[in-house]
Amino acid sequence: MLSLNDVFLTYSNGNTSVQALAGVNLKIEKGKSYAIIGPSGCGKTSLIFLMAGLIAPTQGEVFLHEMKVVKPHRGTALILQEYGLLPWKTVWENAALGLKLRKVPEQEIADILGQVFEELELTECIDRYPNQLSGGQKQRVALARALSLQPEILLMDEPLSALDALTRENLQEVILRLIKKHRITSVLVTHSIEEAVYLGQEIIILSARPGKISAIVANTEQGTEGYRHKMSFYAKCTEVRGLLEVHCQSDDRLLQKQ
Ligand SMILES: Nc1ncnc2c1ncn2[C@@H]1O[C@H](COP(=O)(O)OP(=O)(O)OP(=O)(O)O)[C@@H](O)[C@H]1O
Repeated sequence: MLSLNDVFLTYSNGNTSVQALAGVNLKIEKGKSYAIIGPSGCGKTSLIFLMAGLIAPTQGEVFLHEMKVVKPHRGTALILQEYGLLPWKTVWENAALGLKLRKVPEQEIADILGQVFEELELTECIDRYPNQLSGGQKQRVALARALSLQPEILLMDEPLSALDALTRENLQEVILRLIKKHRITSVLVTHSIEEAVYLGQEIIILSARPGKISAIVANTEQGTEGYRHKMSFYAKCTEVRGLLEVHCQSDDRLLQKQ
């Protein structure tokens, strides 16, 4: 459904240029969940921004349902690490932003948000401002805003990396439950091997910059009951770690034992 065909990306600023991606070919299939992992600066955010239609490739093409992606698409929602909440708006107003931009009637917004807030256990926070929320709650609001748009594809760029370990695991469960329930295709960028293995049915490993796909690891047990505590989960983490060590030796963050 979403495909990148021989995509190259170079950023040019005056006299300097940085080649971020070189020859990326990728197919994102409907209903599947993907995790992208690779060394710092290898082009992961660039790749997700290309999928979102926020930037254009220097060479090659991005297609969604066989239509060339040249701008953000209604069926795609993006969640970032920094939550993207407006500090002067309440939780409810922040979550409603996307729907208001689409001129959805007030009653419909209330119905949609009511349900999403219940799913995300945010109902008691609706009148608070972002500075009155924990990091985990802020990311739930960002998730509520994205889900309220009923996206086909949820793109996430390190959404949980600012959170403490337990909040992070808790939100991984929330994301897993919601993408399964709503059958959303998802693409997650992460620096955490465990998170990639927990949330990605396929784990895409990028090489050091300029980023190219080094390997795609099938993770067939992803999403099964209690996966985080199974031996097969640890074995898959070890497999991914081994591939990262081969392809991404320059990155200290990934080589630390997590
Ligand atoms: N607007 C820009 N202008 C110039 N160079 C850029 C720009 N945006 C990103 N880059 C460079 O392109 C490369 C890829 O950046 P990108 O943010 O996609 O990598 P990343 O894998 O997401 O990094 P990290 O893991 O550190 O978040 C990096 O070297 C970065 O410095």
